[in-house]
Amino acid sequence: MASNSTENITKEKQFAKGISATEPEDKEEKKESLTGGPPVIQRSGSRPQLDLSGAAIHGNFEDRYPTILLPNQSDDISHLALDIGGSLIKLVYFSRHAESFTDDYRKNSLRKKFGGTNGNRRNYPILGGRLHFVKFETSKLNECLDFISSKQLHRGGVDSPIWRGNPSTENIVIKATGGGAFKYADVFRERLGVSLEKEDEMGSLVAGANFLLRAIRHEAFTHMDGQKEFIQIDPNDLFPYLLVNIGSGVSIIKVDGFGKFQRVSGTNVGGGTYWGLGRLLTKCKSFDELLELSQKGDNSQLDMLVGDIYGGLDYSKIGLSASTIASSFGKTISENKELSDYRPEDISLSLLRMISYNIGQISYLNALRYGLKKIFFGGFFIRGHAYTMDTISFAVHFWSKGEAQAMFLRHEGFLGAVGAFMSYEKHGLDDLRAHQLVERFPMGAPYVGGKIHGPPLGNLNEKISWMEKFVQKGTAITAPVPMAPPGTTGMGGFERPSARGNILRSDASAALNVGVLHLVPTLEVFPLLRDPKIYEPNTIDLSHSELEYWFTVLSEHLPDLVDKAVASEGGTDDAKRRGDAFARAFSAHLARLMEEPAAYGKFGLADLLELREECLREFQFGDAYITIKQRENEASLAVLPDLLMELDGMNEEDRLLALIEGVLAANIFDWGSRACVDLYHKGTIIEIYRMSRKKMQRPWRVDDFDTFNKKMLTDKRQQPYKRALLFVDNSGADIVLGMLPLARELLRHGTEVVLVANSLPALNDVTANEIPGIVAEAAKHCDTLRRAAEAGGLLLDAMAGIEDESKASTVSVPLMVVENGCGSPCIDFRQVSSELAEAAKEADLIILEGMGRALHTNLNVRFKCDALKLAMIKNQRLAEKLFGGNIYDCICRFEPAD
Ligand SMILES: Nc1ncnc2c1ncn2[C@@H]1O[C@H](COP(=O)(O)OP(=O)(O)OP(=O)(O)O)[C@@H](O)[C@H]1O
Ligand SMILES: CC(C)(CO)[C@@H](O)C(=O)NCCC(=O)O
Ligand SMILES: [Mn+2]
Repeated sequence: MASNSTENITKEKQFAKGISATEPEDKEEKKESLTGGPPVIQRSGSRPQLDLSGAAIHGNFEDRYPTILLPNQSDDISHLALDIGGSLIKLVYFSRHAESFTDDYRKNSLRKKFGGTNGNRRNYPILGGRLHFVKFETSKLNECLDFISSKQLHRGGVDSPIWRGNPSTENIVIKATGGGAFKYADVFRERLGVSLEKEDEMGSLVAGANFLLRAIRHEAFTHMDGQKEFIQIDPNDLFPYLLVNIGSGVSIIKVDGFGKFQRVSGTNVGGGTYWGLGRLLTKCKSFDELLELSQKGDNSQLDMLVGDIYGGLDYSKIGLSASTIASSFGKTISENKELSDYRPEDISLSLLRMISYNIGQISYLNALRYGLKKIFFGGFFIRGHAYTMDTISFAVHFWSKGEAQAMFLRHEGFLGAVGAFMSYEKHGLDDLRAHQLVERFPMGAPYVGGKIHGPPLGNLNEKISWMEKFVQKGTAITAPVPMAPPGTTGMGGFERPSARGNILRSDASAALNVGVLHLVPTLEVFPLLRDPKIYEPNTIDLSHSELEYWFTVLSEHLPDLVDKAVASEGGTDDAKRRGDAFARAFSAHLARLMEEPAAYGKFGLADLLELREECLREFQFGDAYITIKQRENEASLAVLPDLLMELDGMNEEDRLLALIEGVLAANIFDWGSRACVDLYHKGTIIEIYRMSRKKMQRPWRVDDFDTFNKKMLTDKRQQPYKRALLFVDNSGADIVLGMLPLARELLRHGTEVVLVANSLPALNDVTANEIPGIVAEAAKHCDTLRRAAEAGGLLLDAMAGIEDESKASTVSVPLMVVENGCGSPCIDFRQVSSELAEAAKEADLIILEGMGRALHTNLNVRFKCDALKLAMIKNQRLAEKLFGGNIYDCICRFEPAD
């Protein structure tokens, strides 16, 4: 049989269904189901509701993410909040990313099966969207107004249908905090025609901090001796804490609960002082320039040290080393020098150190005053700067003798703006949880050339041009590196940072430290996790050497991936340009991570692989492997009937073994593995599959088959499992010759089978909306599959051709398909789709298949029910590291629930 056959056009169409979201016919369906949708959707609780009646897809069918028109929505939903401080304006804005209304057949039948709602969550498509963070200098208010106006943020964004046809801004109210909400209210009214609704500044800081600390994973971190460590905050054990916001001035707030706080202190020696004095003393033109200077500075040129006073000796009796600063800038009194005799570098460092240390010390004293152990520092004075954070941490640690802990926030300067944003009750975002927020690091942030802001990179073209320019100018995002940590003496002394000639990371790349937050209200924690509190998806920590290894693997794989991606979009010039921009963007991310592994928060292999897929999506590659997937599906379906016949000739025990063996053998088709890609040049899919099967030799590297077999076959009268969730991996042989036959066997044992597949494409993984087409083809050769697929509501088209008679005899356990909520080769069980969470409730067996889902992630994770983890290891290093084995070893790990 020809393995690479592409002659069967109808089949190809069938397979292509999965990506048919871009086909007009599908969109028409969406429109229909939309207009026929529920009249008014009730929202829970006291939150005001969006009126979705008459909602319809608005705009071009060509749009990838068509906007949804809500003609009956009367509220002006604002999507923007501001914090206008003494130095900087901070903007938080929300861009809606309406969830698709894909009311397809599969979803409808699932809904029937699992009940009308998606669990107890809202089943209406609002609030999916993204939170963006942008800042401007307050002195450049006009640029900020231009930005808001160009993106129409005050009216819900350029694409917002809400204001279309209603150009009036009369009733628009934007939440704003900070002194500028008072000072500039008139300017906003005149320039944008909007009124600013003032939110209390301290209240906003606290609300922002409470939200971020509870909702964002790894928001907080410590920074000592140059080491960043992320802290997992227990949302139920957050209070009390001290919040120190270092803006122009410093506010010190004791926080006891939601809305329960008191500003207990403050200091006028803050960020404005550093920047203001620094500017006068050094003639620097920008804050970043001043900060960068400090890096090459030596503070002992200006600071009077204990050693200066004690003739080079320590004053050890009171714990002061000779290098301890006795008096900041004190040295200058005894020298007959002019300001111009001092190096700006040294001045900047002395100043930075003086102010940071002072703030750390005052904060500690206030923590002591109220018996608080946790101190969180925010405000843009910190600016992710290692020396600043180390100095503050040192002061807190030193004076509290290690009792109190200084922690920093990744969204440092945005606390007030986030708080103001959260005060829009009607957004209903206040109860968002970590599992509903996904952080991404797109390249299209409106930061250009190291400036604090740039033109909004609204469309793809601008984004691509930006990537092109970036590399042309040699100002790669990645060039700047973090500052070296300061040397400390351990006795309260502080030496200068060991100057390595590094430059401060430009604002453009610093902006990458805070991603865009995607809000996906439908995501849930997988209910079958045994211990969700300590769940960690990544099996191996991406330590520096590990990161280096993956950096090489992914870099080497890049040209091939770009080729595939470009080909998948017809190889046009436009596709080539996007492919090039994608490669640059992804390389820049990789290089950035190599410099600073913690740049994007805690980052595991799963995140790295997801980042690659996300970059592809950012440059609008819908499915880079589509052609390969279709070809492999076809080739595999062609041999499926023979395989099924062969299996049916076996006795039950041999058959189960052959099936597991088949899953493992077919898992060899992995376009993410270099070794395998090399292999594919050496034969057809079926040849490779046969070879792979032949090489299977038991015992496998991990071989729990016998235990699983026992569980499946002991009690013949009883069905071994009620419902199995099969987490499938790749297209082609993997799903068709591996997982489907296994599913069929389970169905024969009376077990309901739920095939769990990706929501979005990743490498050659099969996606949830591709599976019904594949099952329909397979069902042509197999009654069990056909009846189960019918029972599971998968076979719309196939059913039409079947005689009534056989329909009547359809009494079968169902075969269903759910999407997992991910678009990555790995799976993070803290964030899965609500349909998967719902399907999981009655499941008593989980089968995780493939390296991404069973090895890179979740290998050591225990579930509340029995779990079978199946994978072929297609990477020598991983085989050695995890199992002391070799490439192409197989893993069959069975973990009974108890
Ligand atoms: N690009 C920048 N331009 C100016 N200042 C910056 C910049 N980056 C960091 N900073 C520092 O951040 C400080 C401002 O921080 P932040 O935005 O948190 O305060 P603010 O809200 O403007 O001030 P306040 O809350 O006191 O009104 C500046 O005083 C300066 O020390
Ligand atoms: C005046 C504010 C609150 C404005 O954000 C801030 O700059 C600040 O807290 N300054 C310190 C004032 C003081 O407490 O001495
Ligand atoms: Mn402020």
